[in-house]
Amino acid sequence: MTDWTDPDALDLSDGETFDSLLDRADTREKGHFFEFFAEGDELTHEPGLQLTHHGSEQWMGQTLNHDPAYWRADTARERGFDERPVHPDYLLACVMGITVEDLSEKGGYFLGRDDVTFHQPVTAGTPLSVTSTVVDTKTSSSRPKYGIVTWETEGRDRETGETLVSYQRTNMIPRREPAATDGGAVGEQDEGGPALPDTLVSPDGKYFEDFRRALDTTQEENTAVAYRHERGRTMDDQLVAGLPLATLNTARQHHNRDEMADSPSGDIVAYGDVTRSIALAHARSDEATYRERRFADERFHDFVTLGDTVYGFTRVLDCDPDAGPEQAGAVTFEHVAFNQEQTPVYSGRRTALIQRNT
Ligand SMILES: C/C(=C\C(=O)SCCNC(=O)CCNC(=O)[C@H](O)C(C)(C)COP(=O)(O)OP(=O)(O)OC[C@H]1O[C@@H](n2cnc3c(N)ncnc32)[C@H](O)[C@@H]1OP(=O)(O)O)C(=O)O
Repeated sequence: MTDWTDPDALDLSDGETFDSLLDRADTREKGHFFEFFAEGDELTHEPGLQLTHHGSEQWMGQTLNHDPAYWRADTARERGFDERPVHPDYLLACVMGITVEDLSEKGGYFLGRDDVTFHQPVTAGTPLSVTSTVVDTKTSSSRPKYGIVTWETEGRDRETGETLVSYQRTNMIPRREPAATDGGAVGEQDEGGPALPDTLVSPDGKYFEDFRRALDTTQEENTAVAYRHERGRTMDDQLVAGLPLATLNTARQHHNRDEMADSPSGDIVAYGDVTRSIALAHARSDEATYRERRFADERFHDFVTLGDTVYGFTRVLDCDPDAGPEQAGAVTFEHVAFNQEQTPVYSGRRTALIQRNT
């Protein structure tokens, strides 16, 4: 009888032997299929991550987020932070990155996120503890190989237990077994174009008063405050695979071209939080941000792949002079990230405190 523990019993360098061995081997799976998730289930995510200035600076540099309050202690103090915080986009991406192994590593796409709330500024050195609850599961009527799962996630300071950020997120998750569908069409679009405002105006400057003045012009005329940002960022390997891996996001969508060849995108795609952060950076470069408050109704409409260029477009929805501290007012924006073909890939509503010009 062959002793299979004998290191020389099998020649694993022989292509044919190795191929037939691989075919017989079980795969030690990572992540979960759609069928695993049930409403009300709670998951504690084990991967550990301590927020660092290095990580935050790497994220900000690559995504063009240059607000000095997150780079320099003096500006941070002037802006009312006790000490220089990590960037909120980095915090959010790290909290989400840690969840991926349990929630979406199997290869589903990030479709959207809602109720993103930043509870307090967060500093480097904070160790994260992240939990999620399944709030909804449903089959996809248009894509029988996938289900759709929504989770509520909370990122806390592992030492103090304080909540740092919370949100609800929805992904398409591969099914172990394809479902019967109602035949819903994929990518169906409405006929006819939408009504558009006659005039699009840009604010004259980057302060709260500039946004408010621009919005005042929309009261009487058929006008909207909406503008595009000049910068674009082409997605390279560092952005598509490097940044997600730096946040422990193990989704195969970002770093396994082999697996993704046979998927709806046909290739690796950018982490939604990277795409979003770039478009937000373009917008922030044209405003005097004081603080990030919250995001709502975030949606990822289309894939962003290696070589695509991400641009930004912004619409101003509301200005509230009473919602902030003395030196800032709250502005609600709708931001859109779009690619070189002018196809929207992300949209979301953001409320931020914008500095007054005083
Ligand atoms: C993190 C992370 C992963 C990532 O970051 S992946 C990268 C970011 N995400 C993407 O690149 C996905 C971009 N989206 C698309 O390309 C298309 O949406 C997609 C995935 C090809 C699907 O397009 P379809 O044309 O087939 O259809 P829909 O977009 O209308 O949606 C399919 C079904 O999903 C439902 N749905 C869509 N958005 C939401 C939402 N926000 N909340 C709930 N449900 C949503 C939609 O109603 C459709 O349902 P059906 O029953 O009609 O199938 C990571 O791993 O976590």
